Amino acid sequence: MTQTATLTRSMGTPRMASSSAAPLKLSNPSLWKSEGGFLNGKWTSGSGSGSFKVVNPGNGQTLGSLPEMTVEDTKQAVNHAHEALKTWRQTSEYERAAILTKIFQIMTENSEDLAQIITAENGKPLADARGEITYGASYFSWYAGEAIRNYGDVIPSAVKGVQNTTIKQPVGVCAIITPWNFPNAMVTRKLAAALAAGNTVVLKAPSETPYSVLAIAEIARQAGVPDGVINVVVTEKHTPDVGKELCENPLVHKVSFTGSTRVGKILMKQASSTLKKLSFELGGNAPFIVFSDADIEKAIAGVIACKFRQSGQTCVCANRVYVQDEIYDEFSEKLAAAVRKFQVGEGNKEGVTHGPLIHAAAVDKVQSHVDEAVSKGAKVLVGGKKIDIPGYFFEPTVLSDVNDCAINREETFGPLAALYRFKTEEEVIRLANDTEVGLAGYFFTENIARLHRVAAALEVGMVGANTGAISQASIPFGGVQESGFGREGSKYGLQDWQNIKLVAIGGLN
Ligand SMILES: NC(=O)c1ccc[n+]([C@@H]2O[C@H](COP(=O)([O-])OP(=O)(O)OC[C@H]3O[C@@H](n4cnc5c(N)ncnc54)[C@H](O)[C@@H]3O)[C@@H](O)[C@H]2O)c1
Ligand SMILES: O=CCCC(=O)O
Repeated sequence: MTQTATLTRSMGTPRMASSSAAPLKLSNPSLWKSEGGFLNGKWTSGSGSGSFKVVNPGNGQTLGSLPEMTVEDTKQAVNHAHEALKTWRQTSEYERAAILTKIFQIMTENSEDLAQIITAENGKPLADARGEITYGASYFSWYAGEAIRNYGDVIPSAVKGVQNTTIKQPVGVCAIITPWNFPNAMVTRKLAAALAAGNTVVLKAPSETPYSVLAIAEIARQAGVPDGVINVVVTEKHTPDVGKELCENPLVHKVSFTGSTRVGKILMKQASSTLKKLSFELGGNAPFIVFSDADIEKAIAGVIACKFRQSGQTCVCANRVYVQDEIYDEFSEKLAAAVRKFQVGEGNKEGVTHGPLIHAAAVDKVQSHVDEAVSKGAKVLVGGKKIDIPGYFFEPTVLSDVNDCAINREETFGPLAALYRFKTEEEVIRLANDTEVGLAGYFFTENIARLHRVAAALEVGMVGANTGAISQASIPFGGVQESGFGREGSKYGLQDWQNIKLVAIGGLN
């Protein structure tokens, strides 16, 4: 691939944004966008100065650099979205469904390239990246279907001669802020619903994985999404200021955020100034309970799928694994043996099952959780140390006999399975719920009465009973308590992007 230096013009300031046109061997190089952000249908480096590097966490090398866009660019993006809303909101549900279907088709046709981009900037193994594209694209086909089932109501009236009806309308300009751990699917889960409902959007891409977001914008452009309906701002340095602008700009009517609880709290405060509609998908601290009546082999497969997905960097990953006394020793030995078989390495290498963490700070956090737990009596059954090779790697780790420590309270967001011993159902429900967050919870049991009891008792938004994998477009994804609010995906997801309007029609008698 040839190196190019692209002259981009934005807001009157010509600037050199120098990066490789496509450092990956993509079949469709048009999906590698190196100019910068996307405003009103045009690629732009924005009005700022300087650039930020995007690093491949699997080898520590710079993948590319993108220009730092600014608050001024964000204001422009909002203005474009506001203008575009006037016509986009008037399109019919059938027209929007056709465009979403087209996006689904183009994403599917380009799935291998999109997966390569994810693996390069996020590090996950290619097989997982391919799975993410299938999952991410499925939100477009799902919401193409939901768009054309955008029913209103006719509501019985207490007053003669009045008919109460409701219609559902777009919220308006929506800000979308997403994390790096699922660079594609965290965007599509929001974007597909936003567009289906007739909104226009400004996306603030994560600085770790912006290329996946830019590729989605390019695909949407190719699918016929009109200029200004989708705008993308890229920045690292100005992230807090850009976030503040999105939360405070009066032309923005909704902020949809996926990320940490810490940042969610900042955004909620900022958005209170203009009372925006909010949907927050925040951090978790999922309990994973294995009762002595569980099928142990299935429970081990479940915990591996759940805990070690994306090397533990998934919001719905198990963080605390509670195993009942009678099966504890057998379970922990078998889990450790299974984890020893993982192949850790760069995501694009054949045979690799688990990739790197996103950056050095993530590795340090896992190490600190391990060290603290060990200092309080935990035993390392496998792993326990960072791996000293280029990139950001940590050994897949299983700790047994974990006591009260930071893991109980904070998500590790890394490949660390912390095993706790429990005796009774009552005790484990109390331990599982002893946290401020409530995103997902899992348990394995072959007892049907217990299955219903425990599912009802866990204080979370999503329960996996006898499964460690819950995510798909058709389910209502979201949490309770400090894991946020709102639901994405499913038949409920569209309404988070809509206002319900009453139309009471009088004089009918
Ligand atoms: N509930 C869910 O669906 C879900 C899904 C994925 C990740 N997460 C959570 O996300 C976290 C990991 O992702 P992360 O480290 O990228 O989270 P993060 O909160 O640091 O960042 C998320 C996004 O917010 C941006 N951001 C950071 N500070 C900001 C600010 N002051 N104003 C505006 N935007 C800001 C980042 O650039 C990124 O785009 C974990 O806590 C994980 O559980 C939750
Ligand atoms: O990281 C959180 C989201 C992953 C998922 O949608 O399953």
